[in-house]
Amino acid sequence: MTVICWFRRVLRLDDHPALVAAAAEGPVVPLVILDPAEARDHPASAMRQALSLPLLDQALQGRGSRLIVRRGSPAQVLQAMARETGAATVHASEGFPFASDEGLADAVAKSGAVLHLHPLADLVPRASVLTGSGGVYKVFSPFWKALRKVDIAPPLPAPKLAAPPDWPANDGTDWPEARAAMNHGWDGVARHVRAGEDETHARLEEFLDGRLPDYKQHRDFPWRPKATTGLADALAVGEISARRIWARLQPDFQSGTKGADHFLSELAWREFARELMHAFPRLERDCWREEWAAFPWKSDNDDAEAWRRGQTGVDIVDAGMREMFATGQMHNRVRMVTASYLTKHLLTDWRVGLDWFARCLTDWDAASNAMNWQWVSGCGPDASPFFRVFNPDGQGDRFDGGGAYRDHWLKPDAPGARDFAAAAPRSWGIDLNRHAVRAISLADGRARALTAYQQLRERA
Ligand SMILES: Cc1cc2nc3c(=O)[nH]c(=O)nc-3n(C[C@H](O)[C@H](O)[C@H](O)COP(=O)(O)OP(=O)(O)OC[C@H]3O[C@@H](n4cnc5c(N)ncnc54)[C@H](O)[C@@H]3O)c2cc1C
Repeated sequence: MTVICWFRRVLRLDDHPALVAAAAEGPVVPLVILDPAEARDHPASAMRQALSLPLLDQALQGRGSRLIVRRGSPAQVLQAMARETGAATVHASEGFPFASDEGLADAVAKSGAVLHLHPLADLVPRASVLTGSGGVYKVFSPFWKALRKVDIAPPLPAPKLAAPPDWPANDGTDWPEARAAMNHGWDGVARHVRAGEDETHARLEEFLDGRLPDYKQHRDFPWRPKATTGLADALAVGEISARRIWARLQPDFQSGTKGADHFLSELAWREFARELMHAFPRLERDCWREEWAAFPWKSDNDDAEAWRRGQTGVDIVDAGMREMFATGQMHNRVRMVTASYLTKHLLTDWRVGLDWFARCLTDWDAASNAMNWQWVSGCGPDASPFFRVFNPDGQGDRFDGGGAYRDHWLKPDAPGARDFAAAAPRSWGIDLNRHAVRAISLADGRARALTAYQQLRERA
């Protein structure tokens, strides 16, 4: 009997537990649902998924199958698809950490079918790496130490797929709501995307072909070409599994190749974020440390708007914000600096920044985004201490010494600045020749942040 496999954010054939389970039951209808609400809240991430779909369809066709795409809310589409195909079973991955599964099983049951949810192929099942007393690790180092000792399950090979007797109707891979939400930024951002499962594996191989040994030394420099893998967007839309990357790195890890240990520890940060969010589902909205609820962060404000538009007058911050708007990506070091500037110098609530990143990043990942924002702003479990305020000018000089990164995004004739101006909405009135005036000096911003922190400590 026909079975539905809803791909969700697992846009691959390799190491796909839901697909393996579906294929073992009978002919599979591979399904993707384009949800207008998702496109509205996370347009760059939706766009990133949309770019992957034609390639997923190609890969399926290469195996005698094809991709069926439907637009609408997941519960309604699943119900309709189960009825149309007569499928008794729907297999899918769990929505965590991106989406809720609430109501889905009931919707499917109304069509007489059963929904089976499978865990994502992360390194470990959630809540399986715990402290001696059975709690979640709140500090990364001991978590990493424990994770290294665990046997990580091997990735699953892509299954053989049988086609159903009839294919249901297909809405096609265009996602108009995502296109509308991206406005005229779509084409510019799309130029920076390397989509598809094959392409992702090729990217990993390129990285392993000589760049791994320098990973630790080079990864903090935003203008170092290809110092990092650039795989976060592929992981976020599921073109590759963390388990597959882990398995591929094992020969280097076991033989002590320089860089391998550090690289896998970064992958472990992604896992750590998931553990934290699983234990504390409100990680995107509430401070992990309760006392921080009283911190006097400002809600959204004009300075935050200038931050979003890359118009703060602080070069490394503006460069980073422009990079993210024009390409859907931002270098990790620059993410830390821009986030620190917003939450400390501009004393603005970390959730204002989190929401903007969640709209603009092609690698948006609910858990990684939330953990890192809480880390930078000091309210997370294993957070950078609030009193360590990054000096953005100093960070720029240290990690972009020659200024090439900043010039690329700020000099009026530079390609990056022009791409940014082309992507920005007209209402922003971007004038590349105008250098914005800082809302507050770095010294005053730092002093204001530290005073607020001191008051919080006195109240606690
Ligand atoms: C404020 C802020 C927000 C962030 N938001 C996101 C987000 O929405 N999605 C996201 O994937 N990453 C996020 N990060 C983490 C990090 O910036 C990106 O994962 C990294 O830039 C990806 O580049 P890469 O793939 O070349 O990484 P590489 O250096 O090649 O690392 C390999 C993989 O390890 C993981 N990783 C590396 N660093 C981190 C980290 N600090 N936290 C979690 N995982 C990590 C990623 O999956 C990455 O692809 C955020 C960081 C900050 C400071």
